[in-house]
Amino acid sequence: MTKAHLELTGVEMAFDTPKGPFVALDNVGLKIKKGEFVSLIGHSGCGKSTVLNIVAGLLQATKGGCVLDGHEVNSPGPERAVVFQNHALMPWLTVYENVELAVQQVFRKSMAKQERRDWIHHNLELVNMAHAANKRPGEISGGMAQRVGIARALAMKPSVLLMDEPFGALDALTRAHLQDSLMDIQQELNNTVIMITHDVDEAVLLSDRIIMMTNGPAATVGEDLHIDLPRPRNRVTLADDPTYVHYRQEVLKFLYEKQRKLEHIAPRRGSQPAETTPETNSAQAARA
Ligand SMILES: Nc1ncnc2c1ncn2[C@@H]1O[C@H](COP(=O)(O)OP(=O)(O)OP(=O)(O)O)[C@@H](O)[C@H]1O
Repeated sequence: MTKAHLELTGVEMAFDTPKGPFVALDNVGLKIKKGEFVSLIGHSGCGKSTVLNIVAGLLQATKGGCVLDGHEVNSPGPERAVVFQNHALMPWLTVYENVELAVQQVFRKSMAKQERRDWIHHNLELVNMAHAANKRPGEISGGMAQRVGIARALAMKPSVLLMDEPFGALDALTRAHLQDSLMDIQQELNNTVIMITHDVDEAVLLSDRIIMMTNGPAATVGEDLHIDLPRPRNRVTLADDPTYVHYRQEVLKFLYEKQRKLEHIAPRRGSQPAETTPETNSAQAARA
């Protein structure tokens, strides 16, 4: 068997709270191969960001831990780039300078000045943002800023790309465009990707595996679904593909039958049930 590129073993995460320790994660185990695209899905508050932050080295597990290429992860590192939902660009720097900042941090010693310049442009071109290199974040749209965030992460040549709902705040068309770009880039670079999403279609379309997490507290890996669909993937043709539909249903079943959030389903006094019903719009139901 090939050695795991990234491995989480027996991860427990307990947060100190005024009411005592709150166990968010319990015994989370996960082995990820180099170049795998893995999505984490689960109801709000189940611990997805906590898992990602442990892999990023931003949080230290209470028990167990994360090993990347044989080295224990206990602090952030440039080989694990993080893309957040709100892209977190420096507002006073141009698009070019935002990417430059990351490139300087990683390659100041190993790349000559001109080589760094070309590399920054190459990454902006990858996400179709070279034309806006001299603009500031306030002068570009949310989708464009998110593309810069992705370029900045990729420019660090990370072996692992960690994405926390990277497209969550975008409109549907921009999201679809960025999902397609991400699939192309990942095919080309073979980065390992761990992405948190609430969108079932996004998870099935992009992933090699979908890790479905149980509800917290003490959340863990509930199911590990392998998405065996050939690449490159096309969202239009896949929409009617029986295998795609099957995977989609497996995830929906997990979220809405096996891990149904009871407090969302119980009708509140004097109000309608808050949970979606089978009659509701399927696009709505697909947003966990
Ligand atoms: N620093 C903290 N102190 C106390 N509790 C925390 C802390 N960080 C997270 N938690 C709790 O741990 C649980 C998991 O949080 P986490 O943010 O990982 O969930 P999530 O699945 O990413 O949620 P969402 O989908 O809403 O972003 C939640 O109950 C949260 O309230």
